[in-house]
Amino acid sequence: MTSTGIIEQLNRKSCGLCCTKLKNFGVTVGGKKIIHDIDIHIHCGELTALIGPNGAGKTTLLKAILGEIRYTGELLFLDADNCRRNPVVGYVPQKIDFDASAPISVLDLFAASMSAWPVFLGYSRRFREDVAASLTGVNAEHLLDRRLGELSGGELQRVLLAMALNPNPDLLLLDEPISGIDVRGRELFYELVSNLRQNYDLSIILVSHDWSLMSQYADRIVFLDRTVQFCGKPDEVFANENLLRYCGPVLINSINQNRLKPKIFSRYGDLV
Ligand SMILES: Nc1ncnc2c1ncn2[C@@H]1O[C@H](COP(=O)(O)OP(=O)(O)OP(=O)(O)O)[C@@H](O)[C@H]1O
Repeated sequence: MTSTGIIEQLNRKSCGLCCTKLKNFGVTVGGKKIIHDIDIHIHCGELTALIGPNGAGKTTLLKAILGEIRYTGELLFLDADNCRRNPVVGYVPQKIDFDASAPISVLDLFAASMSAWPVFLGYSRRFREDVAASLTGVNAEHLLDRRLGELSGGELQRVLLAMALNPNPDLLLLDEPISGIDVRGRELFYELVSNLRQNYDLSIILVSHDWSLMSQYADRIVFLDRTVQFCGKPDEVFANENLLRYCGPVLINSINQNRLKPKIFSRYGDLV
């Protein structure tokens, strides 16, 4: 996308009418049901946090939406006129594997993913400007010439986010890294994602292990454990006594001891 296109896109507010629907959605691998009977409905302009225990099927759900894994049931994307169409889906994976010692810059990574132009021939000024504009959208323009191996976890995540936004997706899937990013880095990332949903015409599904931050940033929480166990606005879900029972006594004790409202939980993974 050109830099002009990005600026136009930034000015295109969410219409709130497009939606992504999963109906009776499931994934079975080798005869084993990994996830099943999932019904979710997400409008553009919404940030939906997908939470749940380790092994609940969160990453599997994202991969199935991406079409990397076969699924059963329906995945529908409806535009503002309620017409079905194929959505553009952006994806930021939980991790990427690369040789940290390789002399590959952020600009090289963009070039490899966006064009067939051989990296060793160099780049046009226009291409460089367009990549810089993409990075500006995620507060990462200063990383353009940085080597991938030098980036912090949070910086790499922002670069991957810039790539996932190019071309503009209808649906953005973010699989949060379980480790490697400190609390401040995660807060910055969520602020950025939160701004994107207000400024872009897209739906966001974010896998998160941080309930506390999700209670602040998400519009909707989907608690997945093979299927949707709890779903709703953060205040409703985190105040649901059945959720507390579901998560076990360790979590409940922690809440009682600290006299915390559920919306300021510690990290799920640390407690259960
Ligand atoms: N290709 C596969 N074949 C068999 N089992 C699989 C396959 N992929 C995932 N699984 C299993 O499905 C379950 C869900 O895995 P998944 O990675 O989706 O969970 P998750 O909720 O993302 O976990 P985490 O929070 O730890 O990242 C796990 O038990 C996993 O071992």
